[in-house]
Amino acid sequence: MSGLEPPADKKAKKSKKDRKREEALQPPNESSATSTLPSADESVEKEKSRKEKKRKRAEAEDGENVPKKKKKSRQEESNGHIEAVQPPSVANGVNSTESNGKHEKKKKKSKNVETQPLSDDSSRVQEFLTKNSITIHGDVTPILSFSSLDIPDELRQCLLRFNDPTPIQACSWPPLLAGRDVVGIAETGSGKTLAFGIPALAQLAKTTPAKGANINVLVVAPTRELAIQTHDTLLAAGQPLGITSVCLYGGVSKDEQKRLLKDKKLRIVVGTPGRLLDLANEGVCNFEHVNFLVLDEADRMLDKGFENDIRQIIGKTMQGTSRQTLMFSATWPDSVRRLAASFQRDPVRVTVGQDDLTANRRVEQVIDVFDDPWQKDAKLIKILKQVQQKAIKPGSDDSRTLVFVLYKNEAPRVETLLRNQGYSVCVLHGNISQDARLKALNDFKTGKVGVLIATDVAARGLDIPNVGVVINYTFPLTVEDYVHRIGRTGRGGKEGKSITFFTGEKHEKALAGELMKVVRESGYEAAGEGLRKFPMTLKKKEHGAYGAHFKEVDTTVKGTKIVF
Ligand SMILES: Nc1ncnc2c1ncn2[C@@H]1O[C@H](COP(=O)(O)OP(=O)(O)OP(=O)(O)O)[C@@H](O)[C@H]1O
Repeated sequence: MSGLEPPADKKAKKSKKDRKREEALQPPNESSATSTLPSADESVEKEKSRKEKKRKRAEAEDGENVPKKKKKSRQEESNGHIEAVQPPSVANGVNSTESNGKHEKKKKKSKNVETQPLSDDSSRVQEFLTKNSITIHGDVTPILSFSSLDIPDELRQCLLRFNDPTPIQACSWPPLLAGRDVVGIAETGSGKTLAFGIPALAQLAKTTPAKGANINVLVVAPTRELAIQTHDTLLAAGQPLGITSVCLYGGVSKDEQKRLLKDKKLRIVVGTPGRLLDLANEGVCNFEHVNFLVLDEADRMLDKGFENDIRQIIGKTMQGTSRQTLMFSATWPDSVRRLAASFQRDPVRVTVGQDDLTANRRVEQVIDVFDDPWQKDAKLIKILKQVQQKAIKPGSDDSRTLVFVLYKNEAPRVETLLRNQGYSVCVLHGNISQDARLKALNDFKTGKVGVLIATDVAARGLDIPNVGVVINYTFPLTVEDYVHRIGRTGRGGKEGKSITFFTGEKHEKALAGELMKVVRESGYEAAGEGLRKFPMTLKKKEHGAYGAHFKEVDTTVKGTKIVF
């Protein structure tokens, strides 16, 4: 796929097969599609709980540009491009978007088989898949060594510091290099950035863009700091190929970003939704030639209310089969499955570990239950002392400690508490300027300061070396956030430790059951015993496959478009 032609030309050339595939993405008929949607009562309840969650988030918010605009109709959201709303089926591990004859045949053949490695060395592959608890929906032969990766040698250079591909890399690279859409779900710190970064750069290396058609890869990330980090990684890996990236995020002036957008070598844009959309709407950033789109940590972006922005951004990229769309995260709640179903085409889904909520097993989890929340301060000081004395992780060089709070106004209070005890600390949250945020992160990354107190702005994606211990001073609003927070340690194959303070107050009590499940499934059940005094109820799960409301449908029936 050259992927560099203007979308209009591409559309005109749309093959019969493509048109068929698009039709198959539509619901089979209005009544059956409607029956897959929630009842009115369920919808109201869901909407209420979503709004409440959003309100709480806004209180705890980290200062990113939270969208204020009222929700528009589905059609407006996608910029006039009507998207299918029927979630595809994953029966037999094969997505129902694969509705052409070829895939229908495959579907029948692969009954009850989710993983279908097709390798000469199939036993080695099978062993790899089993050992790493990998499930693949789609046909994939994992790449087990860097040498068998079909990419330019200049690009391979950035991999030479590692021994082997991580499981998510091994299984995402083949379908991505073959031009497929991919959903990648793998634990925190497992190398997801290069899992999408290498194929993105390999694709850019193959093509020379026409004048004005140079932005071909777009990565959308939920926080400014994560966007900057991803941009840095892609910039470094693309440098030997002469490929440049620009990072667009809010909280700073647009002038410098506009200047960088003029760089002729520019092929990649990484950014946060608000600023990306702003600059695109101003006409200084053209996404019309983006044929490789990554939604990183999409679940967090939806949590933050960015769905409308994301849909608009997607609407500005190349449409139809010309675009590869990737979604990567360590957590994969129902909300994001719906988004995936409406924007991806016949995606290969790679899950390392469980499809459900899974924490990185290399991070030891300890849960400290408090009867009196005021005891938390004394406990925090005691733990930091133990970290200093290397009594928490004996023999480890990982001296940095990350302390998570929930609300922005908690951060200065904990900061004062620790400063009064003589600790050198820095803080990262939404009430400080972007410069101060970057300075705090940099001081912590370089080891100038050993303790960082942060809100959930630091929970996702940040790859900070030598974080030995994560302390959850206040429990987050969701167990997904818990999994991401503790994932700031134990990265790149290392061991880590997390200590979580749990009081059962406010939102916490309702999360005890879900937390216990994560703790138990990661093998630390004994450390979570204290949670048992709270109700161990679990939120009712909808369907464990794509789409919150799933129904087996006959995909050969011609669909009817539904416009909301
Ligand atoms: N093949 C590999 N072998 C060992 N380490 C690797 C490999 N690929 C990447 N890494 C390193 O692993 C660390 C974590 O990678 P990365 O930040 O991409 O994780 P992630 O899966 O995106 O995590 P998160 O879910 O928290 O965003 C980085 O320091 C990265 O350099």
